[in-house]
Amino acid sequence: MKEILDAIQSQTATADDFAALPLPESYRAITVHKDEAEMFTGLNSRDKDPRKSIHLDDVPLPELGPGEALVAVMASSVNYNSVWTSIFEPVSTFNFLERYGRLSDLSKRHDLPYHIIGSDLAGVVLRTGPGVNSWKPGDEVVAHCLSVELESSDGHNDTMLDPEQRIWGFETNFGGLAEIALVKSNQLMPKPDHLSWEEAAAPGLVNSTAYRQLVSRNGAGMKQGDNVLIWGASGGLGSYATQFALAGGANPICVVSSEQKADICRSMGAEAIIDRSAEGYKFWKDETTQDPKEWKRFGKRIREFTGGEDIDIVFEHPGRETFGASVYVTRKGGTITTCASTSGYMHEYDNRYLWMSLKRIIGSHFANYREAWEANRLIAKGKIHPTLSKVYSLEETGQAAYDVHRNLHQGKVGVLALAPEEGLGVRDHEKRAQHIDAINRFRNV
Ligand SMILES: C/C=C/C(=O)SCCNC(=O)CCNC(=O)[C@H](O)C(C)(C)COP(=O)(O)OP(=O)(O)OC[C@H]1O[C@@H](n2cnc3c(N)ncnc32)[C@H](O)[C@@H]1OP(=O)(O)O
Ligand SMILES: NC(=O)C1=CN([C@@H]2O[C@H](COP(=O)(O)OP(=O)(O)OC[C@H]3O[C@@H](n4cnc5c(N)ncnc54)[C@H](OP(=O)(O)O)[C@@H]3O)[C@@H](O)[C@H]2O)C=CC1
Repeated sequence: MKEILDAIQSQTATADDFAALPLPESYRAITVHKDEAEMFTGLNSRDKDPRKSIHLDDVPLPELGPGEALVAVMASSVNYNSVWTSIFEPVSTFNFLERYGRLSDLSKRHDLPYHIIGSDLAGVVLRTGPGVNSWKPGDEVVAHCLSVELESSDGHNDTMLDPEQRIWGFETNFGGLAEIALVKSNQLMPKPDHLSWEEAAAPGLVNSTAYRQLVSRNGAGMKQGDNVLIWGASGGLGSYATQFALAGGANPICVVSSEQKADICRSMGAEAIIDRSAEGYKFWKDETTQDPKEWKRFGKRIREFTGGEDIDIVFEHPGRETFGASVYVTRKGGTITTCASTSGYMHEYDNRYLWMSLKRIIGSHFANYREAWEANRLIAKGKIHPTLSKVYSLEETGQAAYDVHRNLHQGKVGVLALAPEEGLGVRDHEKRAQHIDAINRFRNV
Protein backbone atom coordinates (compact mmCIF):
# COMPACT_ATOMS: atom_id res chain seq x y z
CA MET A 1 0.00 0.00 0.00
CA LYS A 2 2.94 2.29 0.75
CA GLU A 3 4.17 2.01 -2.84
CA ILE A 4 0.71 2.93 -4.11
CA LEU A 5 0.56 5.93 -1.82
CA ASP A 6 4.06 7.04 -2.80
CA ALA A 7 3.13 6.90 -6.49
CA ILE A 8 0.00 8.95 -5.85
CA GLN A 9 1.83 11.49 -3.72
CA SER A 10 4.56 11.96 -6.34
CA GLN A 11 1.96 13.50 -8.70
CA THR A 12 4.31 12.43 -11.53
CA ALA A 13 3.90 8.63 -11.72
CA THR A 14 2.68 7.51 -15.15
CA ALA A 15 -0.08 5.07 -16.13
CA ASP A 16 2.62 2.45 -16.74
CA ASP A 17 4.10 3.08 -13.28
CA PHE A 18 0.70 2.50 -11.68
CA ALA A 19 -0.03 -0.55 -13.84
CA ALA A 20 3.29 -2.07 -12.74
CA LEU A 21 2.57 -1.65 -9.01
CA PRO A 22 1.65 -4.89 -7.28
CA LEU A 23 -1.77 -4.87 -5.62
CA PRO A 24 -2.08 -5.92 -2.00
CA GLU A 25 -3.94 -9.12 -1.14
CA SER A 26 -5.96 -7.33 1.52
CA TYR A 27 -6.82 -3.80 2.55
CA ARG A 28 -8.46 -1.90 5.43
CA ALA A 29 -12.15 -1.23 5.08
CA ILE A 30 -15.11 0.01 7.11
CA THR A 31 -17.64 -2.78 7.49
CA VAL A 32 -20.78 -3.87 9.23
CA HIS A 33 -21.17 -7.56 10.09
CA LYS A 34 -24.04 -9.80 9.07
CA ASP A 35 -24.05 -11.65 12.38
CA GLU A 36 -24.67 -8.33 14.17
CA ALA A 37 -27.73 -7.32 12.14
CA GLU A 38 -30.00 -7.87 15.17
CA MET A 39 -27.74 -6.13 17.69
CA PHE A 40 -30.03 -3.11 18.13
CA THR A 41 -33.36 -4.94 18.14
CA GLY A 42 -35.78 -3.29 20.56
CA LEU A 43 -33.93 0.04 20.76
CA ASN A 44 -35.27 3.39 19.49
CA SER A 45 -33.59 4.52 16.28
CA ARG A 46 -31.98 7.38 18.16
CA ASP A 47 -30.30 4.99 20.59
CA LYS A 48 -28.81 2.73 17.93
CA ASP A 49 -25.14 3.70 18.01
CA PRO A 50 -23.11 3.40 14.77
CA ARG A 51 -19.91 3.33 16.87
CA LYS A 52 -20.95 -0.14 18.05
CA SER A 53 -21.78 -1.64 14.64
CA ILE A 54 -19.11 -0.05 12.44
CA HIS A 55 -15.81 -1.95 12.25
CA LEU A 56 -12.43 -1.41 10.63
CA ASP A 57 -11.38 -4.77 9.17
CA ASP A 58 -8.73 -6.22 6.91
CA VAL A 59 -10.58 -7.64 3.92
CA PRO A 60 -9.40 -9.56 0.85
CA LEU A 61 -9.13 -7.68 -2.45
CA PRO A 62 -12.13 -8.57 -4.63
CA GLU A 63 -11.69 -10.04 -8.08
CA LEU A 64 -11.89 -7.40 -10.84
CA GLY A 65 -14.61 -8.04 -13.44
CA PRO A 66 -15.36 -6.74 -16.94
CA GLY A 67 -16.27 -3.05 -17.05
CA GLU A 68 -14.99 -2.48 -13.52
CA ALA A 69 -12.17 -0.58 -11.85
CA LEU A 70 -10.21 -0.92 -8.63
CA VAL A 71 -9.54 2.49 -7.14
CA ALA A 72 -7.09 3.52 -4.41
CA VAL A 73 -9.28 5.63 -2.15
CA MET A 74 -7.60 8.74 -0.78
CA ALA A 75 -10.74 10.07 0.90
CA SER A 76 -14.43 9.36 1.26
CA SER A 77 -17.35 10.93 3.09
CA VAL A 78 -20.16 9.90 5.39
CA ASN A 79 -23.61 9.83 3.88
CA TYR A 80 -26.81 9.20 5.74
CA ASN A 81 -27.19 5.90 3.87
CA SER A 82 -24.20 4.63 5.87
CA VAL A 83 -26.06 5.67 9.02
CA TRP A 84 -29.03 3.58 7.86
CA THR A 85 -26.70 0.66 7.14
CA SER A 86 -25.03 0.92 10.53
CA ILE A 87 -28.32 0.89 12.46
CA PHE A 88 -29.77 -1.82 10.17
CA GLU A 89 -32.79 0.36 9.31
CA PRO A 90 -35.25 0.37 7.62
CA VAL A 91 -33.94 -3.04 6.55
CA SER A 92 -30.57 -4.76 6.86
CA THR A 93 -28.42 -4.05 3.81
CA PHE A 94 -27.40 -7.72 3.81
CA ASN A 95 -30.82 -8.32 2.17
CA PHE A 96 -29.63 -6.19 -0.75
CA LEU A 97 -26.31 -8.03 -1.01
CA GLU A 98 -28.07 -11.42 -0.98
CA ARG A 99 -30.46 -10.31 -3.71
CA TYR A 100 -27.62 -8.90 -5.83
CA GLY A 101 -25.68 -12.11 -5.28
CA ARG A 102 -28.47 -14.10 -6.93
CA LEU A 103 -28.17 -12.13 -10.20
CA SER A 104 -25.01 -13.64 -11.73
CA ASP A 105 -21.76 -15.45 -11.04
CA LEU A 106 -19.93 -12.13 -10.90
CA SER A 107 -22.44 -10.41 -8.60
CA LYS A 108 -22.08 -13.34 -6.15
CA ARG A 109 -18.86 -11.62 -5.03
CA HIS A 110 -21.01 -9.01 -3.25
CA ASP A 111 -22.87 -11.47 -1.03
CA LEU A 112 -20.49 -11.68 1.92
CA PRO A 113 -20.88 -11.84 5.72
CA TYR A 114 -19.45 -8.30 5.89
CA HIS A 115 -20.56 -5.18 4.03
CA ILE A 116 -17.91 -2.63 3.04
CA ILE A 117 -19.92 0.58 3.07
CA GLY A 118 -19.55 4.10 1.70
CA SER A 119 -20.94 5.78 -1.42
CA ASP A 120 -18.36 8.48 -2.17
CA LEU A 121 -14.68 8.45 -3.03
CA ALA A 122 -11.85 10.50 -4.44
CA GLY A 123 -8.77 8.55 -5.45
CA VAL A 124 -6.67 7.03 -8.20
CA VAL A 125 -7.46 4.20 -10.60
CA LEU A 126 -5.24 1.16 -9.96
CA ARG A 127 -6.58 -1.39 -12.44
CA THR A 128 -9.37 -1.58 -15.00
CA GLY A 129 -11.19 -4.70 -16.14
CA PRO A 130 -11.75 -5.98 -19.69
CA GLY A 131 -13.72 -3.57 -21.87
CA VAL A 132 -12.69 -0.41 -20.04
CA ASN A 133 -11.05 2.02 -22.46
CA SER A 134 -11.83 5.49 -21.12
CA TRP A 135 -9.99 5.11 -17.84
CA LYS A 136 -6.50 3.88 -17.05
CA PRO A 137 -4.29 3.31 -14.01
CA GLY A 138 -3.14 6.61 -12.52
CA ASP A 139 -6.26 8.60 -13.43
CA GLU A 140 -7.38 10.85 -10.58
CA VAL A 141 -11.09 10.34 -10.14
CA VAL A 142 -14.21 10.68 -8.07
CA ALA A 143 -16.92 8.04 -8.27
CA HIS A 144 -20.66 8.54 -8.26
CA CYS A 145 -22.75 5.87 -6.61
CA LEU A 146 -25.09 4.70 -9.37
CA SER A 147 -24.56 1.02 -10.14
CA VAL A 148 -26.69 -0.32 -13.01
CA GLU A 149 -26.54 -3.41 -15.20
CA LEU A 150 -28.18 -1.67 -18.22
CA GLU A 151 -29.40 -4.91 -19.78
CA SER A 152 -33.04 -3.80 -19.77
CA SER A 153 -34.46 -1.12 -22.06
CA ASP A 154 -36.29 0.32 -19.03
CA GLY A 155 -33.13 2.15 -18.02
CA HIS A 156 -31.84 3.17 -21.41
CA ASN A 157 -33.41 6.64 -21.37
CA ASP A 158 -32.86 7.40 -17.69
CA THR A 159 -30.33 5.10 -16.04
CA MET A 160 -32.02 5.51 -12.64
CA LEU A 161 -34.94 3.50 -14.07
CA ASP A 162 -32.86 0.38 -14.67
CA PRO A 163 -34.57 -2.55 -12.89
CA GLU A 164 -31.16 -3.54 -11.52
CA GLN A 165 -30.40 -0.04 -10.19
CA ARG A 166 -28.38 -0.06 -6.99
CA ILE A 167 -26.56 2.45 -4.83
CA TRP A 168 -22.89 1.45 -4.66
CA GLY A 169 -21.68 0.94 -1.08
CA PHE A 170 -25.28 0.61 0.18
CA GLU A 171 -26.91 -1.98 -2.06
CA THR A 172 -23.56 -3.31 -3.32
CA ASN A 173 -20.40 -4.30 -1.51
CA PHE A 174 -16.84 -2.90 -1.82
CA GLY A 175 -17.79 0.73 -1.06
CA GLY A 176 -15.73 3.88 -0.65
CA LEU A 177 -15.02 3.92 3.10
CA ALA A 178 -11.92 1.81 2.53
CA GLU A 179 -8.39 1.97 1.19
CA ILE A 180 -9.47 0.33 -2.08
CA ALA A 181 -12.90 0.29 -3.73
CA LEU A 182 -14.45 -1.67 -6.57
CA VAL A 183 -16.69 0.31 -8.93
CA LYS A 184 -18.18 -0.03 -12.37
CA SER A 185 -16.02 2.15 -14.61
CA ASN A 186 -19.12 4.15 -15.67
CA GLN A 187 -19.22 5.50 -12.13
CA LEU A 188 -15.90 7.27 -12.62
CA MET A 189 -15.62 10.99 -13.27
CA PRO A 190 -12.62 13.33 -13.31
CA LYS A 191 -11.55 14.62 -9.90
CA PRO A 192 -12.02 18.42 -9.71
CA ASP A 193 -8.39 19.52 -9.83
CA HIS A 194 -8.67 22.57 -7.55
CA LEU A 195 -9.83 20.46 -4.60
CA SER A 196 -8.03 18.32 -2.06
CA TRP A 197 -8.90 14.62 -1.86
CA GLU A 198 -11.31 15.05 1.04
CA GLU A 199 -12.98 18.10 -0.54
CA ALA A 200 -13.42 16.26 -3.84
CA ALA A 201 -14.94 13.25 -2.05
CA ALA A 202 -17.52 15.31 -0.16
CA PRO A 203 -20.12 16.47 -2.70
CA GLY A 204 -20.68 13.37 -4.91
CA LEU A 205 -23.78 11.64 -3.57
CA VAL A 206 -25.64 14.60 -2.11
CA ASN A 207 -24.72 17.07 -4.85
CA SER A 208 -25.93 14.71 -7.58
CA THR A 209 -29.11 13.93 -5.65
CA ALA A 210 -29.91 17.61 -5.06
CA TYR A 211 -29.21 18.32 -8.73
CA ARG A 212 -31.74 15.76 -9.99
CA GLN A 213 -34.29 16.52 -7.28
CA LEU A 214 -34.24 20.30 -7.72
CA VAL A 215 -32.71 21.28 -11.05
CA SER A 216 -33.22 18.41 -13.50
CA ARG A 217 -36.40 18.03 -15.54
CA ASN A 218 -36.62 14.59 -13.97
CA GLY A 219 -37.08 16.39 -10.64
CA ALA A 220 -38.63 19.79 -9.95
CA GLY A 221 -37.07 21.58 -12.96
CA MET A 222 -36.37 24.73 -10.93
CA LYS A 223 -36.40 28.04 -12.80
CA GLN A 224 -35.38 31.64 -12.10
CA GLY A 225 -37.49 33.35 -9.47
CA ASP A 226 -38.92 30.16 -7.96
CA ASN A 227 -39.50 30.21 -4.20
CA VAL A 228 -37.79 27.04 -3.00
CA LEU A 229 -38.38 25.77 0.53
CA ILE A 230 -35.27 23.83 1.60
CA TRP A 231 -35.46 21.69 4.71
CA GLY A 232 -32.12 21.11 6.46
CA ALA A 233 -30.61 23.84 4.30
CA SER A 234 -27.12 23.57 5.81
CA GLY A 235 -27.11 19.74 5.94
CA GLY A 236 -25.76 17.25 3.39
CA LEU A 237 -28.44 17.58 0.70
CA GLY A 238 -29.63 21.03 1.75
CA SER A 239 -26.23 22.72 1.51
CA TYR A 240 -26.14 21.82 -2.20
CA ALA A 241 -29.83 22.58 -2.81
CA THR A 242 -29.25 26.04 -1.34
CA GLN A 243 -26.30 26.60 -3.67
CA PHE A 244 -28.31 25.40 -6.71
CA ALA A 245 -31.20 27.71 -5.80
CA LEU A 246 -28.90 30.72 -5.42
CA ALA A 247 -26.84 29.94 -8.53
CA GLY A 248 -30.01 29.35 -10.58
CA GLY A 249 -31.63 32.67 -9.70
CA ALA A 250 -34.25 31.16 -7.42
CA ASN A 251 -35.22 32.35 -3.96
CA PRO A 252 -34.31 29.78 -1.28
CA ILE A 253 -36.28 29.78 1.94
CA CYS A 254 -33.89 27.89 4.19
CA VAL A 255 -35.06 25.93 7.23
CA VAL A 256 -32.43 25.13 9.87
CA SER A 257 -32.39 24.34 13.59
CA SER A 258 -29.82 26.71 15.08
CA GLU A 259 -28.46 30.23 14.78
CA GLN A 260 -25.09 28.79 13.76
CA LYS A 261 -26.69 26.96 10.84
CA ALA A 262 -28.64 30.13 9.95
CA ASP A 263 -25.31 31.99 9.78
CA ILE A 264 -23.89 29.43 7.36
CA CYS A 265 -26.91 29.84 5.08
CA ARG A 266 -26.53 33.61 5.25
CA SER A 267 -22.87 33.33 4.33
CA MET A 268 -23.85 31.25 1.26
CA GLY A 269 -26.03 34.21 0.21
CA ALA A 270 -29.47 33.15 1.42
CA GLU A 271 -31.64 35.84 2.99
CA ALA A 272 -34.83 34.03 3.97
CA ILE A 273 -33.98 31.74 6.88
CA ILE A 274 -36.31 30.05 9.33
CA ASP A 275 -34.87 28.61 12.55
CA ARG A 276 -37.36 25.80 13.25
CA SER A 277 -36.06 25.37 16.80
CA ALA A 278 -36.18 29.04 17.77
CA GLU A 279 -39.65 29.44 16.23
CA GLY A 280 -40.84 26.20 17.82
CA TYR A 281 -42.93 24.63 15.04
CA LYS A 282 -44.80 21.59 16.27
CA PHE A 283 -46.53 20.07 13.26
CA TRP A 284 -47.64 17.02 15.29
CA LYS A 285 -49.75 17.42 18.46
CA ASP A 286 -49.02 13.82 19.32
CA GLU A 287 -47.79 10.62 17.55
CA THR A 288 -50.90 10.42 15.35
CA THR A 289 -52.39 13.93 15.08
CA GLN A 290 -51.07 16.81 13.05
CA ASP A 291 -51.78 20.47 13.81
CA PRO A 292 -52.88 22.40 10.71
CA LYS A 293 -52.66 25.65 12.72
CA GLU A 294 -48.92 25.09 12.85
CA TRP A 295 -48.81 24.52 9.06
CA LYS A 296 -50.55 27.90 8.68
CA ARG A 297 -48.17 29.65 11.11
CA PHE A 298 -45.27 28.25 9.08
CA GLY A 299 -46.89 29.38 5.81
CA LYS A 300 -47.42 32.91 7.18
CA ARG A 301 -43.75 33.07 8.12
CA ILE A 302 -42.79 32.08 4.58
CA ARG A 303 -45.10 34.78 3.18
CA GLU A 304 -43.30 37.39 5.32
CA PHE A 305 -40.11 36.56 3.44
CA THR A 306 -41.65 36.36 -0.03
CA GLY A 307 -43.94 39.37 0.04
CA GLY A 308 -47.01 37.15 0.25
CA GLU A 309 -46.03 34.46 -2.26
CA ASP A 310 -46.23 30.76 -1.54
CA ILE A 311 -43.69 28.03 -2.33
CA ASP A 312 -43.07 26.86 -5.90
CA ILE A 313 -40.88 23.90 -4.91
CA VAL A 314 -40.39 22.11 -1.62
CA PHE A 315 -37.11 20.25 -1.31
CA GLU A 316 -38.33 17.46 1.00
CA HIS A 317 -36.41 14.78 2.87
CA PRO A 318 -37.32 14.88 6.61
CA GLY A 319 -40.52 13.02 5.70
CA ARG A 320 -43.21 12.21 8.25
CA GLU A 321 -42.51 15.13 10.56
CA THR A 322 -42.65 17.84 7.88
CA PHE A 323 -44.55 16.41 4.91
CA GLY A 324 -48.01 17.69 5.92
CA ALA A 325 -46.60 21.19 6.29
CA SER A 326 -44.69 20.88 3.00
CA VAL A 327 -47.84 20.02 1.04
CA TYR A 328 -49.79 22.83 2.74
CA VAL A 329 -47.32 25.68 2.06
CA THR A 330 -46.86 24.82 -1.64
CA ARG A 331 -48.56 27.22 -4.07
CA LYS A 332 -51.27 26.23 -6.54
CA GLY A 333 -49.61 24.12 -9.23
CA GLY A 334 -46.40 23.84 -7.19
CA THR A 335 -44.19 20.82 -6.61
CA ILE A 336 -43.12 18.85 -3.57
CA THR A 337 -40.09 16.79 -4.50
CA THR A 338 -38.98 14.11 -2.05
CA CYS A 339 -35.98 11.80 -1.85
CA ALA A 340 -36.16 10.55 1.71
CA SER A 341 -38.00 10.18 4.99
CA THR A 342 -35.45 10.63 7.76
CA SER A 343 -38.13 11.08 10.45
CA GLY A 344 -40.44 8.30 9.19
CA TYR A 345 -41.59 7.00 5.82
CA MET A 346 -45.32 6.71 6.46
CA HIS A 347 -46.31 10.26 5.49
CA GLU A 348 -49.63 11.93 6.20
CA TYR A 349 -50.91 15.04 4.49
CA ASP A 350 -54.31 16.60 3.81
CA ASN A 351 -54.98 15.55 0.23
CA ARG A 352 -57.51 18.35 -0.30
CA TYR A 353 -54.62 20.81 -0.36
CA LEU A 354 -52.94 18.71 -3.02
CA TRP A 355 -55.70 17.99 -5.51
CA MET A 356 -57.77 21.20 -5.11
CA SER A 357 -54.61 23.24 -5.74
CA LEU A 358 -53.25 20.99 -8.47
CA LYS A 359 -49.95 20.35 -6.68
CA ARG A 360 -47.59 17.52 -7.59
CA ILE A 361 -45.46 15.21 -5.47
CA ILE A 362 -42.37 13.94 -7.29
CA GLY A 363 -40.27 11.05 -6.02
CA SER A 364 -36.57 11.47 -6.74
CA HIS A 365 -33.63 9.19 -6.03
CA PHE A 366 -29.91 9.84 -6.55
CA ALA A 367 -29.21 10.87 -10.19
CA ASN A 368 -28.75 9.18 -13.54
CA TYR A 369 -25.31 8.87 -15.14
CA ARG A 370 -25.67 12.13 -17.02
CA GLU A 371 -27.05 14.10 -14.06
CA ALA A 372 -24.21 12.87 -11.84
CA TRP A 373 -21.72 13.96 -14.50
CA GLU A 374 -23.36 17.39 -14.87
CA ALA A 375 -23.38 17.87 -11.08
CA ASN A 376 -19.68 16.98 -10.86
CA ARG A 377 -18.93 19.34 -13.75
CA LEU A 378 -20.39 22.23 -11.75
CA ILE A 379 -18.05 21.38 -8.87
CA ALA A 380 -15.08 21.17 -11.26
CA LYS A 381 -15.94 24.57 -12.73
CA GLY A 382 -16.13 26.18 -9.29
CA LYS A 383 -19.83 27.04 -9.68
CA ILE A 384 -20.85 24.83 -6.75
CA HIS A 385 -18.55 24.14 -3.80
CA PRO A 386 -17.96 21.32 -1.35
CA THR A 387 -19.54 21.88 2.06
CA LEU A 388 -17.01 19.89 4.06
CA SER A 389 -17.01 20.76 7.78
CA LYS A 390 -15.01 18.17 9.67
CA VAL A 391 -12.67 15.36 8.61
CA TYR A 392 -12.11 12.08 10.45
CA SER A 393 -9.64 9.22 9.99
CA LEU A 394 -10.84 5.81 8.77
CA GLU A 395 -10.52 4.53 12.36
CA GLU A 396 -12.94 7.24 13.51
CA THR A 397 -15.68 6.48 10.97
CA GLY A 398 -18.02 5.19 13.68
CA GLN A 399 -17.85 8.55 15.43
CA ALA A 400 -18.32 10.36 12.12
CA ALA A 401 -21.48 8.34 11.42
CA TYR A 402 -22.67 8.94 15.00
CA ASP A 403 -22.34 12.72 14.48
CA VAL A 404 -24.47 12.53 11.33
CA HIS A 405 -27.03 10.23 12.98
CA ARG A 406 -27.42 12.65 15.91
CA ASN A 407 -27.46 15.77 13.68
CA LEU A 408 -24.33 17.12 15.40
CA HIS A 409 -22.61 17.93 12.11
CA GLN A 410 -22.72 20.71 9.51
CA GLY A 411 -22.74 20.17 5.74
CA LYS A 412 -20.65 17.09 4.96
CA VAL A 413 -18.33 15.03 7.13
CA GLY A 414 -15.19 13.71 5.41
CA VAL A 415 -13.10 10.60 6.06
CA LEU A 416 -9.44 10.19 5.10
CA ALA A 417 -8.65 6.73 3.73
CA LEU A 418 -5.13 6.49 2.26
CA ALA A 419 -4.49 10.25 2.43
CA PRO A 420 -2.12 10.73 5.38
CA GLU A 421 -3.36 14.25 6.06
CA GLU A 422 -5.83 16.87 4.85
CA GLY A 423 -5.09 19.33 2.04
CA LEU A 424 -3.33 16.97 -0.39
CA GLY A 425 -4.10 16.31 -4.05
CA VAL A 426 -4.65 19.87 -5.31
CA ARG A 427 -3.40 20.34 -8.89
CA ASP A 428 -4.84 23.73 -9.91
CA HIS A 429 -3.80 26.17 -7.19
CA GLU A 430 -4.84 29.24 -9.17
CA LYS A 431 -8.45 28.10 -9.54
CA ARG A 432 -8.46 27.10 -5.88
CA ALA A 433 -7.33 30.57 -4.82
CA GLN A 434 -10.29 32.09 -6.71
CA HIS A 435 -12.78 30.05 -4.68
CA ILE A 436 -10.97 29.52 -1.40
CA ASP A 437 -13.51 31.32 0.82
CA ALA A 438 -16.41 29.32 -0.60
CA ILE A 439 -14.45 26.05 -0.35
CA ASN A 440 -13.72 26.73 3.33
CA ARG A 441 -17.15 28.11 4.26
CA PHE A 442 -18.24 25.07 6.30
CA ARG A 443 -14.82 24.25 7.79
CA ASN A 444 -14.68 23.97 11.57
CA VAL A 445 -17.98 25.74 12.23
C1 LIG B 1 -28.20 7.69 -2.75
C2 LIG B 1 -28.63 7.57 -1.35
C3 LIG B 1 -29.88 7.23 -1.06
C4 LIG B 1 -30.43 7.18 0.28
O1 LIG B 1 -29.83 7.53 1.27
S1 LIG B 1 -32.05 6.62 0.35
C5 LIG B 1 -32.33 6.32 2.09
C6 LIG B 1 -31.94 4.92 2.47
N1 LIG B 1 -32.73 3.94 1.78
C7 LIG B 1 -33.86 3.40 2.29
O2 LIG B 1 -34.28 3.75 3.40
C8 LIG B 1 -34.60 2.38 1.46
C9 LIG B 1 -34.22 1.01 1.88
N2 LIG B 1 -34.94 0.01 1.09
C10 LIG B 1 -36.12 -0.52 1.45
O3 LIG B 1 -36.67 -0.20 2.48
C11 LIG B 1 -36.69 -1.57 0.53
O4 LIG B 1 -35.71 -2.02 -0.34
C12 LIG B 1 -37.91 -1.06 -0.31
C13 LIG B 1 -39.08 -0.70 0.63
C14 LIG B 1 -37.54 0.16 -1.13
C15 LIG B 1 -38.33 -2.18 -1.24
O5 LIG B 1 -38.68 -3.32 -0.49
P1 LIG B 1 -38.44 -4.77 -1.06
O6 LIG B 1 -39.05 -5.73 -0.14
O7 LIG B 1 -37.00 -4.90 -1.33
O8 LIG B 1 -39.12 -4.70 -2.47
P2 LIG B 1 -40.56 -5.12 -3.00
O9 LIG B 1 -40.70 -4.36 -4.26
O10 LIG B 1 -41.60 -4.94 -1.96
O11 LIG B 1 -40.27 -6.62 -3.37
C16 LIG B 1 -40.69 -7.68 -2.59
C17 LIG B 1 -41.51 -8.63 -3.46
O12 LIG B 1 -42.72 -7.94 -3.86
C18 LIG B 1 -42.89 -8.08 -5.26
N3 LIG B 1 -43.62 -6.90 -5.78
C19 LIG B 1 -43.10 -5.67 -6.01
N4 LIG B 1 -44.04 -4.86 -6.52
C20 LIG B 1 -45.18 -5.60 -6.60
C21 LIG B 1 -46.49 -5.32 -7.07
N5 LIG B 1 -46.77 -4.09 -7.58
N6 LIG B 1 -47.40 -6.29 -7.00
C22 LIG B 1 -47.08 -7.51 -6.51
N7 LIG B 1 -45.84 -7.84 -6.08
C23 LIG B 1 -44.91 -6.90 -6.12
C24 LIG B 1 -41.49 -8.17 -5.81
O13 LIG B 1 -41.50 -8.77 -7.07
C25 LIG B 1 -40.79 -9.01 -4.78
O14 LIG B 1 -41.10 -10.37 -5.03
P3 LIG B 1 -40.01 -11.53 -4.78
O15 LIG B 1 -39.66 -11.42 -3.31
O16 LIG B 1 -40.73 -12.77 -5.13
O17 LIG B 1 -38.84 -11.24 -5.66
N1 LIG C 1 -32.78 9.12 -2.25
C1 LIG C 1 -31.58 9.63 -2.36
O1 LIG C 1 -30.97 9.59 -3.42
C2 LIG C 1 -30.94 10.26 -1.19
C3 LIG C 1 -31.53 10.23 0.03
N2 LIG C 1 -30.90 10.79 1.11
C4 LIG C 1 -31.58 10.75 2.40
O2 LIG C 1 -31.94 12.08 2.71
C5 LIG C 1 -31.91 12.28 4.11
C6 LIG C 1 -31.05 13.49 4.43
O3 LIG C 1 -29.73 13.28 3.99
P1 LIG C 1 -28.61 14.39 4.25
O4 LIG C 1 -29.10 15.71 3.85
O5 LIG C 1 -27.35 13.91 3.70
O6 LIG C 1 -28.55 14.33 5.85
P2 LIG C 1 -28.06 15.42 6.90
O7 LIG C 1 -28.29 14.82 8.24
O8 LIG C 1 -26.69 15.88 6.55
O9 LIG C 1 -29.02 16.67 6.70
C7 LIG C 1 -30.40 16.59 6.90
C8 LIG C 1 -30.90 17.82 7.62
O10 LIG C 1 -32.32 17.73 7.67
C9 LIG C 1 -32.77 18.40 8.83
N3 LIG C 1 -33.70 17.52 9.55
C10 LIG C 1 -33.43 16.29 10.07
N4 LIG C 1 -34.52 15.81 10.69
C11 LIG C 1 -35.48 16.75 10.55
C12 LIG C 1 -36.83 16.84 10.98
N5 LIG C 1 -37.40 15.87 11.70
N6 LIG C 1 -37.53 17.97 10.68
C13 LIG C 1 -36.95 18.97 9.97
N7 LIG C 1 -35.69 18.94 9.54
C14 LIG C 1 -34.97 17.84 9.82
C15 LIG C 1 -31.57 18.71 9.72
O11 LIG C 1 -31.28 20.08 9.59
P3 LIG C 1 -31.71 21.14 10.74
O12 LIG C 1 -31.58 20.41 12.04
O13 LIG C 1 -30.75 22.26 10.58
O14 LIG C 1 -33.11 21.56 10.42
C16 LIG C 1 -30.45 17.90 9.06
O15 LIG C 1 -29.23 18.57 9.17
C17 LIG C 1 -31.41 10.96 4.71
O16 LIG C 1 -32.53 10.22 5.13
C18 LIG C 1 -30.72 10.28 3.54
O17 LIG C 1 -30.69 8.87 3.66
C19 LIG C 1 -29.71 11.43 0.99
C20 LIG C 1 -29.08 11.49 -0.20
C21 LIG C 1 -29.61 10.85 -1.38
